[in-house]
Amino acid sequence: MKVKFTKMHGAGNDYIYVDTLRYPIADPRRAAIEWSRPHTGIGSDGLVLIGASSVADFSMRIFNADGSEAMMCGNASRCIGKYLYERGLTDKTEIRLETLSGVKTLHLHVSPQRQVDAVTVDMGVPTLIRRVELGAGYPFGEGIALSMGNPHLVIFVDDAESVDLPGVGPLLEHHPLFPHRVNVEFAQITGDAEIRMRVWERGSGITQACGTGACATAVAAAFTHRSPRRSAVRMDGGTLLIHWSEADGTVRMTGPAVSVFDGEISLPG
Ligand SMILES: N[C@H](CCC[C@H](N)C(=O)O)C(=O)O
Repeated sequence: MKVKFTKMHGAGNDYIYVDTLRYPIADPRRAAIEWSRPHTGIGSDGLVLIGASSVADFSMRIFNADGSEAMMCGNASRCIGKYLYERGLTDKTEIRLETLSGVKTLHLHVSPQRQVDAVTVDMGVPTLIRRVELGAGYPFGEGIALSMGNPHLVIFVDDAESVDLPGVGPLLEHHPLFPHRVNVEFAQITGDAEIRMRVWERGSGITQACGTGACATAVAAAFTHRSPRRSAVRMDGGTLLIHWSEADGTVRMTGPAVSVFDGEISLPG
């Protein structure tokens, strides 16, 4: 059976998107693994399933390239907003999206030509913000851990470019402090409200950007008084604007969403 998909990216963090209202995926874990492969598959950071919801307008599920399912994906949520509006699945410019870490609200920025090139997402309230000691045997002494619905470890460094991501990423992704593994961000303060960040994602490795990771980075920087509560997080694939609201504690993330191509592929097996 052939499945139609759309390849999209948010600041270079690229996923395969399938509308499961039309193309149900029985084994998304296996599909994510096989389709994410660069040479024998489509090539992506993972697989995103768009579906129905009984509590919101639509739902999303996100599977990393290793097949692990995540609670939330910031870059994908913006792309879903673009997908739903531009393909006529909704005419709303404020969309409620059910995720495994609760219902998120997408605010679409629509051009006069009815194109959605940017979206602001209410990412919810960060929780479990804490300083952690990484202990002996690790290349860094401490970091700020927190949850954006999914787990993050933010490590502040003097020079983000010099971090050996392939060398230290896997080690920290599997740190015993995080029984479900963790997404690891390396952050360098580059200005009053500017942060350079590189990421090793749980289940996908190095990605060009991480939406929840950018939120975690901005929150950790504000929490440690390294930056104000509004900041720009510059990653390899692009920059996201983050605001950790003083009023209600919600994190709002604004950034791009790009549709690359449509295709079709056979289900695995
Ligand atoms: N690797 C993440 C899921 C994708 C999150 C990221 N791509 C984003 O944009 O938030 C995890 O396992 O929690």
